[in-house]
Amino acid sequence: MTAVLRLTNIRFGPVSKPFLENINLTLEAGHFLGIVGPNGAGKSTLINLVAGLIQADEGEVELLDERLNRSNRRRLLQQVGFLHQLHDHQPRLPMRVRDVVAMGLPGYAKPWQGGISASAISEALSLVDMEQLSGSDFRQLSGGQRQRVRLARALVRKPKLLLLDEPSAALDTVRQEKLFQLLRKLCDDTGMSTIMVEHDIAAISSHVDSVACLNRQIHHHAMHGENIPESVWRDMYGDHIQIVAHDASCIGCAPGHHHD
Ligand SMILES: Nc1ncnc2c1ncn2[C@@H]1O[C@H](COP(=O)(O)OP(=O)(O)OP(=O)(O)O)[C@@H](O)[C@H]1O
Repeated sequence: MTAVLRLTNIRFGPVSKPFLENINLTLEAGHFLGIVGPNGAGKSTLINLVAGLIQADEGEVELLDERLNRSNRRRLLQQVGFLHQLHDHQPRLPMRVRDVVAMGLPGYAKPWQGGISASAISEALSLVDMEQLSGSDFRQLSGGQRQRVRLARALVRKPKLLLLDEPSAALDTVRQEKLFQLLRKLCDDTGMSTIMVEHDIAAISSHVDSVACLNRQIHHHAMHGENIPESVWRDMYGDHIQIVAHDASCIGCAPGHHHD
């Protein structure tokens, strides 16, 4: 099966104190991967590396079986959709929702060459239940609505790989669950692969195929339904955490008491 993404021995940051090290990961078509880890663990850094925004200091990034380099970068990254961690910057001027989504199309920068497909925009907006607000001013939407429009912008190019950095941050519980269900369905129906950074493992565990526990390195890569050992949580979050059972196949952690 084609590997959509292969990371081999990635290091990012100084050798003496890397932000990421020994990262090895292979993602096949249709795989939905969750990444969890404490603040500052390197989750966004890893996503930015795959999105081609930063370059590894050591190791290889392969997308769709090609090693990412300067000459193929633009072509390969057209196959990648990216929803950044939420920085809710607003456009200065009025901008219609459908124009925000159009920015995700590869032809957006050169509209005179065509490539802006109204049907692709409507399809992406309907996936996130926002088609009815297609003509509205993006700035007048709620934070959660704007986040769904950004998701449509990441989906509009029908990416082979979708990268999401805490996509549920602005969403209510029902919308969060709908988002995870939508991503699961897209992975199953279209073969799109997804990497999603999220803090709440209990919320994602029933939807994803696997969870990578990251803190500078991948401490554990758990397949669906596999219990993550307590030692992994303690390695990642420190000894002063309390292990909480959610159900038989998923345990998480909560702040514990510090006794010194
Ligand atoms: N280019 C860089 N220069 C200096 N420090 C960097 C650089 N890139 C990443 N870091 C550091 O790497 C660490 C990981 O940051 P990152 O934003 O990836 O963490 P995160 O797991 O996404 O955190 P959060 O859950 O808080 O969003 C941080 O301490 C950050 O300051």
